[in-house]
Amino acid sequence: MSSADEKTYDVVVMGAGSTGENVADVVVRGGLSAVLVEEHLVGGECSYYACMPSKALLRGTEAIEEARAVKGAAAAVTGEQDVAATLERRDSFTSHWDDAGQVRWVEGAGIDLVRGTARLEGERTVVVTRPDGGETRLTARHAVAVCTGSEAAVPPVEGLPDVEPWTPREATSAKEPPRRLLVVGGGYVGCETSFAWNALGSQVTLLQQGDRLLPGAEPQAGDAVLASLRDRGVDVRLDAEVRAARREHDEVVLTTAEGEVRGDEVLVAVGRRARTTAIGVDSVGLEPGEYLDVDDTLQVRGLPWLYGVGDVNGRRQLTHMGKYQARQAGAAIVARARGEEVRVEDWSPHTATADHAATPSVVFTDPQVAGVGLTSAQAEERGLPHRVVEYPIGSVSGAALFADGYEGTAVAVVDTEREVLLGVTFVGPAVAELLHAATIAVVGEVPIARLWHAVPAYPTVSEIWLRLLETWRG
Ligand SMILES: Cc1cc2nc3c(=O)[nH]c(=O)nc-3n(C[C@H](O)[C@H](O)[C@H](O)COP(=O)(O)OP(=O)(O)OC[C@H]3O[C@@H](n4cnc5c(N)ncnc54)[C@H](O)[C@@H]3O)c2cc1C
Ligand SMILES: NC(=O)c1ccc[n+]([C@@H]2O[C@H](COP(=O)([O-])OP(=O)(O)OC[C@H]3O[C@@H](n4cnc5c(N)ncnc54)[C@H](O)[C@@H]3O)[C@@H](O)[C@H]2O)c1
Repeated sequence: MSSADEKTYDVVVMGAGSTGENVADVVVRGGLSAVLVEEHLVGGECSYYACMPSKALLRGTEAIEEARAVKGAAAAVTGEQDVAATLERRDSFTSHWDDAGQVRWVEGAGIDLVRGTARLEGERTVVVTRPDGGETRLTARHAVAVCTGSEAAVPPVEGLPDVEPWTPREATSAKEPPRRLLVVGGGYVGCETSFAWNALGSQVTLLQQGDRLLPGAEPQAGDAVLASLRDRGVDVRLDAEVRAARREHDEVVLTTAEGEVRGDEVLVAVGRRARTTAIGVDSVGLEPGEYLDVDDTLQVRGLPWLYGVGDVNGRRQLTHMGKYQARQAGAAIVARARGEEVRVEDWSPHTATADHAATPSVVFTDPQVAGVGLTSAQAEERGLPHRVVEYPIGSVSGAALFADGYEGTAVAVVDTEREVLLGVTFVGPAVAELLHAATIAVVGEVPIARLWHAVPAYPTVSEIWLRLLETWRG
């Protein structure tokens, strides 16, 4: 290795997904030098295989259904969705899987970029195998941030790897709807993908292991999404355990306790696993394949120079939470580099407290599921004194105006001792934009008594807030 292939930076970031980009940006803004290493596309899963393409596949259907739900406007919807145009729009949102725009952003932000596969080689050292086969050795003065993300988990089902199942990558980048799509897993990806491809013409069968879809959400969410999927002709099978898989000619055949189910493609969407298998974590005493165990400043426990940020730590696998962690970790790295105090208490500029207490997320199905903070089950598990308040969103004027026959539910979990919100979930059409008000109330621990002064404008769907307060008061 020539000396030209060795460089020292204040911070070395492994993985240029949305998380890695933000760690690098924050530390450079803090006056440190940083290099990003990326083996595939700068921007990561979210831009090319996850959030953006999946939402682009869903948005056309949502827009049509919003118009169809308003008498008068519905008459203007006279045709079917143009599937080819929807796929073209999806392709434009992924920049046709070309990362030139993001590379320009990296350069403009004063961050260096090295293309290739990074691995740790002992303390503060990252070796990159470049596409030309050569190696670049990067040394970090202050910190290495591992932001290598996660990949689809594949359950140990006999024959499954041999049928070459789709991962979310294929499901979000497919060039045309498969005629028959089998989906294993009824979480975020399984539900959104079933909605998307069903509306674009595929016959979808969704196999969920447990007795509910979206098992991590309030039960009202899974129930509503189940009813809606079935209404649209998706064959949803609960308590369906896939025991074996095989291909017969062009068909995929899955065996469950109830018999066989056949399709042209099968998507496996049963969760994620850490991308730490081949990144040299064993060279610093960690177990390959495990999520990185970090504290609230995202510092790996026992290795003060190493940070694990975003999907790779398994705390919250959402783009906005990875970027939030990046801001907090970046601030902690800069503070430590300057010899300043790093504050480890909750809600400090250096801790990712919202990971535990106030993570917002939206499932972009119809109905949408938008939730933040604790569900009633989580409040129960944590032994917190609480009461659950529920109200049908369709009963507020704004919702009735928004869509004829609007159906939805709001669920608030209230801490009965402190009289603050622990969590809120909205299930219904277009509820995503209601979520941030709830996030502010949960993060700010706004007392219920003060929430009465946050008056929702009439007639908006936000009037649900007033109805929840009235229900709480009784
Ligand atoms: C289908 C789907 C839809 C989703 N939709 C949403 C959504 O709507 N909203 C939301 O908030 N979240 C969504 N998510 C989750 C979101 O995609 C992730 O939380 C987010 O992409 C994580 O970002 P990250 O930067 O931590 O990891 P990644 O985006 O995975 O980035 C990691 C990067 O590291 C690179 N890398 C890995 N190993 C190496 C190595 N050894 N050397 C160099 N580079 C390496 C990878 O190539 C990649 O670019 C979705 C996920 C899926 C699967
Ligand atoms: N809109 C969004 O924000 C969005 C969209 C997609 C993904 N994501 C993120 O990506 C993560 C991964 O999504 P995901 O859907 O793969 O995981 P998930 O954890 O959301 O859901 C996995 C589902 O698979 C089921 N399951 C597990 N093993 C199974 C088996 N052997 N057979 C059948 N079902 C099985 C589980 O019960 C669960 O319902 C999400 O947790 C979320 O953090 C977010």
